[in-house]
Amino acid sequence: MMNKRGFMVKFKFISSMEFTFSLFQTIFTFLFILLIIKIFNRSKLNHSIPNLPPGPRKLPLIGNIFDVAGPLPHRTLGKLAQKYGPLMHLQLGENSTIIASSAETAKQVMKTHDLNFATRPFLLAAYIIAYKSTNIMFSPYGDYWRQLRRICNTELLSSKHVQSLRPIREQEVSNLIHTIFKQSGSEINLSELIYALTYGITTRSVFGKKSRHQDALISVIDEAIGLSGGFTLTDLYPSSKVIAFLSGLRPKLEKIHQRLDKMLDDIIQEHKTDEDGKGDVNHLLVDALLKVQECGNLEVPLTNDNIKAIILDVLAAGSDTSSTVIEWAMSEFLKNPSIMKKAQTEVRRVFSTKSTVAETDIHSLDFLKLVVKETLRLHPPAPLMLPMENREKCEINGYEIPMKNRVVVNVWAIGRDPKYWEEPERFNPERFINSSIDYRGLDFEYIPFGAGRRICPGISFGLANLELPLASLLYHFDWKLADLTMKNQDLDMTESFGATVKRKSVLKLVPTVVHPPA
Ligand code: HEM
Repeated sequence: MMNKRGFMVKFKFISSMEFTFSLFQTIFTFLFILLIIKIFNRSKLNHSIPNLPPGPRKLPLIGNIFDVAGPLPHRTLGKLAQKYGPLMHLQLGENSTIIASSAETAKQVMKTHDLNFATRPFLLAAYIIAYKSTNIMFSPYGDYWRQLRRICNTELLSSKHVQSLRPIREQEVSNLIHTIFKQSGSEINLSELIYALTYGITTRSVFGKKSRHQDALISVIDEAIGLSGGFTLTDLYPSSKVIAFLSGLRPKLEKIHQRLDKMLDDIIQEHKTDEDGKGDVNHLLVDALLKVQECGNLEVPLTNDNIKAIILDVLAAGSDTSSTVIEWAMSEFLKNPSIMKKAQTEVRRVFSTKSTVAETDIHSLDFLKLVVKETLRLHPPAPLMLPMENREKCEINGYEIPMKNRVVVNVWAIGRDPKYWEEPERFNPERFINSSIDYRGLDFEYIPFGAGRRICPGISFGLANLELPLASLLYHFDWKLADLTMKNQDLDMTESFGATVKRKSVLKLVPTVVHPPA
């Protein structure tokens, strides 16, 4: 039983809580009404633009947020485009957004108007986490970004530099093959092993050896990527200070940034003082950046923060993309055993006199290259690329695109467009035989790496990180689904949308050794 004093204290507490609550409610309601008026005025302004591309009806305040809500936005947008056309307008909160879903409209954006669309929208997460958006991905178009791209092309991600990192790839892949060998005949979670492999290759290519921070760094980067998609309330209503305050996003991002910054500082320091950690690679990615910084003849000097921002890009973009492709290629192999057999026959023939797959001979694997191309068509890791923004107003297909519009290109929908692809849903690597279609950004019906000025600078690195593992998995082992009751063609291919579009369920397989590792 509660005594009188206890009751009084409780009563006082409740009434002061109620008072605080009702005061908070009043302030909140007032601010909310202000916000509605502000956003409504803004959306009225947008509606006064005469000739936007077609799109679903916009609701006040939220516009089309509900039209794109759902677990797989690339598929939802693909369906909407079938109804509204290949150039579509959506109002996502405050952001006027154009969706390009055909090769022709993508070409308009990334070729005809490439210079105009070569910048990125402001995203709070990129600004706070990536050192004021000074990474390559979210840096606005200008001298600084152009300089970063030059450094990528000539130093950091050039084919020559990617080749010099070969010993790291070969060693990490050999470790993977030995791990699988030990578990031959039993069920393995191949997805997990592949993701660990590509993270290992990327972090070692940057820093040389496994750092004590590696696992924490990767999980914080994953957390950061989750908040960088441009769909947080703060990104949907960037002008609203109330939403920014109530969402609590800023302090959360600042915390993530501080943790990342501390780890990157430590790793770079460890790297500078530990010459032995470099192994037999004498020009790691961090060395390349430090060398560029030291040489001093740059238009815009590179600060230590800039270097950390670039390293974040490589770690974030360099790992999950390649592992996603390996995972989908293995899934398609399991679903299509005759295609797997053909790829295995090729790799076992080319390396018949060797005990392992050497990267120097990967170029002979013609069929495997077709498989990679077809996997990138059906399962592009970044199906909506990265958002772009136009700096000036322009016209596409007779529609007016106001300045500072967000533009999203639906690479996934383009890769499955029946106008360019026969039986588009079928996994058929042979469609690329005698075809000049290539992923270097000139054939707009096939742009898994994007196109134009902002095209992915990591194509060579990304492909190197996936071709050797794939060839090795095929060379050393035969593969079966772990669930023996399931028919191969019934393998679940459901996707999960995140930083990349991966399999929703992990790939559980049973390997049988054919060529034991040396
Ligand atoms: C299979 C592997 C990969 C795929 C499919 C892929 C795909 C893409 C796509 C679609 C874009 C957006 C292009 C655009 O906006 O036009 C992009 C941008 C980018 N990628 Fe990749 N990527 C891959 C691997 C890599 C790797 C390995 C790295 C670095 C080591 C990397 C670094 C970047 C960077 C820095 C950008 C931003 C470029 C800019 O804004 O200027 N990517 N990538």
